[in-house]
Amino acid sequence: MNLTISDTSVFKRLRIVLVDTSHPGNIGAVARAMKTMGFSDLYLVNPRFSDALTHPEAIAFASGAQDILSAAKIVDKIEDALLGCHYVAAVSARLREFSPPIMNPRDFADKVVNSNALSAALVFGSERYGLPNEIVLNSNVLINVPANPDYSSLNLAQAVQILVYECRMQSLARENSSEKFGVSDVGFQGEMASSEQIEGMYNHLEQALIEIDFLDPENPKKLMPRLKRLFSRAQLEVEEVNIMRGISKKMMDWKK
Ligand SMILES: C[S@@+](CC[C@H](N)C(=O)[O-])C[C@H]1O[C@@H](n2cnc3c(N)ncnc32)[C@H](O)[C@@H]1O
Repeated sequence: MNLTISDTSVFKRLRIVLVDTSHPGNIGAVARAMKTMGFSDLYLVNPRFSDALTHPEAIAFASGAQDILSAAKIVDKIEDALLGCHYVAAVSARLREFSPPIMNPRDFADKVVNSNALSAALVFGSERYGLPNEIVLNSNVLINVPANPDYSSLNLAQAVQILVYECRMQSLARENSSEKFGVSDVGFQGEMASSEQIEGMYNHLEQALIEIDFLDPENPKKLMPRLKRLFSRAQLEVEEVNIMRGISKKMMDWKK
């Protein structure tokens, strides 16, 4: 079945981000996994080899997906890879004490495919160390593939393949149901806040909490991670971020 690729289609709204990847062969295999499922937006954050996209191993493993490699972008910082994304999903084999809500790949696909206004990023960790805690904490959700608990670490490209396959399947199911039932786009009420806007809100709120002596910068405990976890469950819209920033500003003005 051929999928119609509209501007709001998940194929244009989902970005794959690879952090600190060591093996160029894995990058090529990721490009292949993406292309087989119809995805093309690939970012590499600080790969081990600066020529990762033209490395012979990357090209060999990409097989016919070299166009995805050629169009991929290399950046130094995760923030640059997430520009323009509203919804960030950290993908990890490891569950942590402090993390955003946990989702499986199928539920993630359901959410992203059926939310037309959402530009999402799936962020994958390095082969040896996985994802840093800080990236996980700043994400909206943590995606875990519920694999064999005794041997749960998939190869990087296989993990990508599972996620993009689920998104394609969900997209096919949606196409089918809209053909059958004439279901139109459901959409959000307001414009979704981007990751930069949410990050700005966290910084503002943190400053305000310090200002009113609620947060001790010398002994912050887990206040900000807990607040981030709270907000990550809420799917903030731009208007809501602005309200939170307005409250933070007022708190700081009062303290002066
Ligand atoms: C080889 S794994 C890294 C394993 C690493 N030792 C760790 O502790 O996370 C490379 C990447 O694939 C993804 N991955 C592998 N297995 C996964 C699983 N069961 N669930 C979710 N992501 C997984 C994650 O993004 C991970 O960072």
